[in-house]
Amino acid sequence: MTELLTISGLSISARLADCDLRLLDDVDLAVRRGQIVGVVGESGSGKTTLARSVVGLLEKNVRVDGGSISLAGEQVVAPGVDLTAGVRGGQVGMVFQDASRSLNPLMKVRAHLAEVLHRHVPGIDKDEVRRRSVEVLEQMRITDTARVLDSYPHQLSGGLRQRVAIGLAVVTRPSLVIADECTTALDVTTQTKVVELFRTLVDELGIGLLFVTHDLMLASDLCDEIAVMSSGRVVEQGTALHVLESPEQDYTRRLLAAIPAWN
Ligand SMILES: Nc1ncnc2c1ncn2[C@@H]1O[C@H](COP(=O)(O)OP(=O)(O)OP(=O)(O)O)[C@@H](O)[C@H]1O
Repeated sequence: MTELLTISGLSISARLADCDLRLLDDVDLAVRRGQIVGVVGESGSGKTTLARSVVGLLEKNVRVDGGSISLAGEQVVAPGVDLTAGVRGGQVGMVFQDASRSLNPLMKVRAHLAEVLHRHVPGIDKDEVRRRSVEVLEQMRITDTARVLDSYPHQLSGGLRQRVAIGLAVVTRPSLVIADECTTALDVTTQTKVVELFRTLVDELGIGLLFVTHDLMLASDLCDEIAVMSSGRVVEQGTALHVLESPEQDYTRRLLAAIPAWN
């Protein structure tokens, strides 16, 4: 299977006033077409830093010390590359934790979709924008597309807003989607629906998904493979079943022991 994302030996540091702080240390990770890879770990373990390094959305004080990131075989991150430029265009879709913050409260859903399409699909005309906007909402299992297109974000429920945010991430037809704690702000029922939607999208569209979460149970439900992070390192990696049923590291065992339903 083709590797959409290949992270090899990636080490990243932040420059602080008096020292350098290692944020990622020799990280290896790959995502293939049709595959969901979960990144789990405690708060502060480096999950968001890893996700944002792929899409060039890190702070200005961060630099690559070693290693590389390739998208579909093309190297996009290596020592010396600017990690703040957000240069991935429509190639990688990103879904953040809080849909209400990633959507502009003054813009209707229709305008959000049109803006993203105009930015990433050169020369796209009005009819095609309309067609692809409806198509992507249908892919998000939204039935009343006309109402949703004409709504402002605050007029939609939290679950619907997150579906729209996922739609915005996939409307440019990226091969890779990165979701960073994107179900954390949702109630459990809505969370389950969003997770089911991701599985369907990966299977239907053949995209790869990097799913960042602190929730091991959620990762076990959704992901084919899981990478466990601690202090900027991937300490354990394998199929979801292997990591959860036969963890090799004490750190993973402790994460599992902290889940009431697991014991
Ligand atoms: N630009 C930066 N400068 C200094 N420290 C940083 C910077 N970016 C991240 N860090 C630190 O790196 C560590 C890892 O942060 P990161 O947000 O990647 O962790 P996380 O696993 O996603 O945590 P959470 O689940 O709480 O979001 C944290 O201690 C954070 O404060």
